[in-house]
Amino acid sequence: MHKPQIPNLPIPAPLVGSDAGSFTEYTVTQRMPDIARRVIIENKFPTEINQSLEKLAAELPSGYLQPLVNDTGADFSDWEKYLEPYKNQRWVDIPWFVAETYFYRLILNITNYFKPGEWQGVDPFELQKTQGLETSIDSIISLCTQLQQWLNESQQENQPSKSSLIALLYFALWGNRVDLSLWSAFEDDRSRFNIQTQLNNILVDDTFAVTKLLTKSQDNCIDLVVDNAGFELICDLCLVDFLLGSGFANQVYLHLKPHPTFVSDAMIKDVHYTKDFLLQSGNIQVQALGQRLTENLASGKLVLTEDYFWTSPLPFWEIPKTLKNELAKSNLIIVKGDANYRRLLGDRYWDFTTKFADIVSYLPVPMVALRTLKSEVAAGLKSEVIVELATIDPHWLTNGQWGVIQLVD
Ligand SMILES: O=P(O)(O)OC[C@H]1O[C@](O)(CO)[C@@H](O)[C@@H]1O
Repeated sequence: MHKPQIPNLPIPAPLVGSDAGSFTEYTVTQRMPDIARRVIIENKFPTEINQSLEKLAAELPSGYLQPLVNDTGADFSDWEKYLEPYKNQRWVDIPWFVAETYFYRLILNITNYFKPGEWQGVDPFELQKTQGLETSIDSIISLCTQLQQWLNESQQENQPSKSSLIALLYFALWGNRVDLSLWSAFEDDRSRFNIQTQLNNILVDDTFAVTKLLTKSQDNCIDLVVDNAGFELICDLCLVDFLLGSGFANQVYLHLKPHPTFVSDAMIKDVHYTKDFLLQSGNIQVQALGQRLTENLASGKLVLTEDYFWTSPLPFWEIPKTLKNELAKSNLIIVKGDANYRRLLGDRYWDFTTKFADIVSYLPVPMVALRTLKSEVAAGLKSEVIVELATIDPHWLTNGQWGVIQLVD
């Protein structure tokens, strides 16, 4: 069947920071300045860099976009094109997704991330990322212990267990609550949750359909579009380990960010750091996961890949052809997290009851989104659910307490 290259429907307006009283406004005018200032506090950059970061923080609420100075980043000329329509505009007036992705790119520009020299390659969010892993060690141990049991059961029964896969999909979903752009790793440990008691907080749950899809074929290739490093990445790696170890998949591609962004988003180096953290943990089950991860990477069953599309301001339907062709070989694309979900929806004001598949009609193969809600975009919800949520939890759209697992087959 011919699949359209853009959503099947008229495309609504994008979210913008000037929407008075919105979470978007709060993000552009308060959260983003706070994040820029946190970079100053958590690093040892020289005064000129810190002054530029402070200038950026101060400009966000009502100031104008600064141009990107050529910093030799591989995506520099792409950014010149992306920014062309927004020259001389205020941060709060341009589409939020552009503002946010550019904000993170600008932090790297200011901190000389790409420029040869002392600060080249220094991840300004490193401290948050490592802290995020260390504070969740107890949850990591219990998840790895449980994972080992599920793998043993699958091996004893000689067939992959659907219920264990479903449980791991839930972990991958709720792991997404641990997002350091919203809740600092120094504030609390959000990795403690019970997947049974959280069931009522899943607004759309297509997990069963996912298991059915993955039992159709014996040699699935799965592509996972990764979100945060830290505990969320551990949950994702447990899911991947189970997919490969139980026979649901024989190859998995992890799609990672090519540079630091959204504070905690994972890069290839973060996967390696996490693997070493697991290997050195001192706990047998945790080390075993690290060991299997090492083997899967060495054998090519697990492949780490990065692309500048994932840090661009482009909606998902403008995915470059080469990347789309790579994804077209997949049996299932798993898309993690809130920012990736916003990309799927082009970060636009869809009516929340719009059929998810009518928007995400442009992908060549099945895709499942695992997302906890942290922004005012949604689709595929029932109107009665929306009415109920508005009364029981006024902040349901943004507090990360609610989740969706939505499959487009
Ligand atoms: O890590 P995630 O799930 O993509 O969440 C990050 C997103 O959440 C927010 O913090 C709120 O939407 C955004 O600023 C960003 O899109």
